[in-house]
Amino acid sequence: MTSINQMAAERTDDLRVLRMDPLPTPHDVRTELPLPDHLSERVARSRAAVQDVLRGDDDRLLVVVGPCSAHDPVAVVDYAHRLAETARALEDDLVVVMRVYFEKPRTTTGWKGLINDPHLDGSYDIPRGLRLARQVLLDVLDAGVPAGCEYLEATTPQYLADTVTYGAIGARTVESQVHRQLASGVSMPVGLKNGSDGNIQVAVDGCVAARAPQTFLGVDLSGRAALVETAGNPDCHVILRGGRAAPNYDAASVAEAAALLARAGLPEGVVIDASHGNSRKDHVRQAEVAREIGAQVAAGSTTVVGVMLESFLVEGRQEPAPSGLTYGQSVTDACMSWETTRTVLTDLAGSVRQRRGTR
Ligand SMILES: O=C[C@H](O)[C@H](O)COP(=O)(O)O
Ligand SMILES: C=C(OP(=O)(O)O)C(=O)O
Repeated sequence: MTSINQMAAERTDDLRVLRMDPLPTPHDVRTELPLPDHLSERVARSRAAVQDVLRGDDDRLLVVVGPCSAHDPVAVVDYAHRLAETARALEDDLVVVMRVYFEKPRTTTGWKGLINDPHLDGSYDIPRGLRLARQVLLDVLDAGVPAGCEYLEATTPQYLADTVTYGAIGARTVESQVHRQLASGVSMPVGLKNGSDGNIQVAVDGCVAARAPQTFLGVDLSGRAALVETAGNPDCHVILRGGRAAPNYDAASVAEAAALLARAGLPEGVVIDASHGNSRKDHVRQAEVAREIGAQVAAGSTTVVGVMLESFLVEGRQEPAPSGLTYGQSVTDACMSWETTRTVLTDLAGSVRQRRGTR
């Protein structure tokens, strides 16, 4: 590439690129860290269970719960073991997927997650981050709980997606064609969040685009640029996460979302995120929001098909740092403690049983 540049009279590119190193290919990373048969069966089974809930063929509630970001593999897998035990106890009422988020979209700047900066020190060891992320997903699955990830970089699904049960497109990227195309091709259900300003229509539009077949530029497993043609993803749905000005977990907002979905010819089921704009990032408020969502379910709402919760071992948050961190506490948004989470999950399971009684 440099030689092409040198032939030009005036250098016109790479004026601001300081570094460009090749990464291991998706094939390399998948070969080093293969998904064993017993875990691929777990992924397939859990995806089918989530699909059934989204399609109204299973009356349980989907719960996507776990840390805002996975910064410490040991604490994440510790959490996964605890969650697996609780999920088994509540499996008649809840389909539990653990949030295992490695890519953080930032409002401006900040730590962008374990893949981007696995040592949390600005060294941006992305090859290590990709391997670590895949290892964590395998360990979480092995602990007995399926995983959900937000997709941010267009190339990361090739490294990880075979291990993932639930995907999310965030509020900052839901209007991006690149992310909608990505959602149209991945093999698991994908939730698209309303915009960070609270606009629900952009998430509905995202679902329409991601449910449609798409053709676009991507990379293949060998890392080569590739023409990608997708079939469209019928399990794309809206996640209500509130907005800067107001929350949208209340029954009126849920009805508004259902009406927008119906107008677009889409199923009316929505997942509600109890965190972010719905809790104003206050983890104490998040448990209250979850209770109010549970009340809608208990009263018979079938539009609410799932809940998202931000939870870790220790409540609150801390600033990211390479060392000296409190074990099991979030380095991005504030999370509920494990103890509070167990209570919230038990209460949500009770709401599902009450909903059955209303039918
Ligand atoms: O979920 C995490 C955060 O809400 C998201 O990454 C944005 O965070 P920021 O506003 O602190 O950058
Ligand atoms: C970044 C997230 O949420 P949102 O896109 O709703 O801000 C998240 O769920 O981690």
